[in-house]
Amino acid sequence: MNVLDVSGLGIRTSDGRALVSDVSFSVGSGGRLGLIGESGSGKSLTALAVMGLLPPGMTATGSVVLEAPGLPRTEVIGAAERQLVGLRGRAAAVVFQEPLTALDPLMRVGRQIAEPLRRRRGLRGAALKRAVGEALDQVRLPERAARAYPHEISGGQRQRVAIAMALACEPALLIADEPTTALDVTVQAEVLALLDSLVSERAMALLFVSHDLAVVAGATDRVVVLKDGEAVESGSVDDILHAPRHPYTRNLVTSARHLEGALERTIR
Ligand SMILES: Nc1ncnc2c1ncn2[C@@H]1O[C@H](COP(=O)(O)OP(=O)(O)OP(=O)(O)O)[C@@H](O)[C@H]1O
Repeated sequence: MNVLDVSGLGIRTSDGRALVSDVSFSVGSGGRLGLIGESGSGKSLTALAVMGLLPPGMTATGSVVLEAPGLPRTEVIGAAERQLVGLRGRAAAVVFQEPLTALDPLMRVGRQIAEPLRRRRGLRGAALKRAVGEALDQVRLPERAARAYPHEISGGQRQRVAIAMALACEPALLIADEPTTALDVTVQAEVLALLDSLVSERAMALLFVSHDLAVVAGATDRVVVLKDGEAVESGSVDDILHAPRHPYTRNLVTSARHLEGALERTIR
């Protein structure tokens, strides 16, 4: 079953400027798809369109269908906000680049994780407290992290909290939009490994958005390459890395290899 089917997606500004044109892809249950492209290529807007969260004034055309167990198959484009609220968190949830955008600076971490659990799963009292503890444990944070405010924990820990919140309603699809770009390199690797194991354990579908080919290649098995709002190439990670067809993809691969080569020379 496809959890997400995007077909002929177009996104325009209110003055008619096309930002994304005719983008199509799908992600099956347990599948992992990467959206890659340089800054401004339309990756984030595509991810936001999937959630029905485009900025005001922008319009989407084409089709974005979400289908998750226990929920009605829904065409997101043109859906009423009421319908989308029911889907967000459960059919699909997002982890953004900057965890602070997802977190309330004035609320303790535990309460923030409790909120979706209370609202969507109807948990209260001791059951809610237990579920918060479990959610923290799943993202490898100690139970005492529940009492911290976001500014009292590190960037990597904050991203773990954002992941715990995204997973609280057991979404069928997790969208990770540059989830490690704001983190130190060593912390990046830990958060990527955590995402990898959580997605596998829950057989979730993953849509992973990044400008970093090496990161996308490690996190996904299929890739769509975006350039100026258009999909210029798509295929398995293996094909994209070893036999890129489009000159833009070849450039991405060459730059990633140069960087890798430079790093190896530095380490030696
Ligand atoms: N709110 C907005 N109003 C007008 N144009 C926008 C808005 N948000 C994004 N854009 C434009 O849409 C295009 C695609 O943006 P998008 O954020 O999807 O790119 P991206 O590939 O995710 O890049 P980045 O990695 O830098 O976020 C860019 O040209 C951007 O300037």
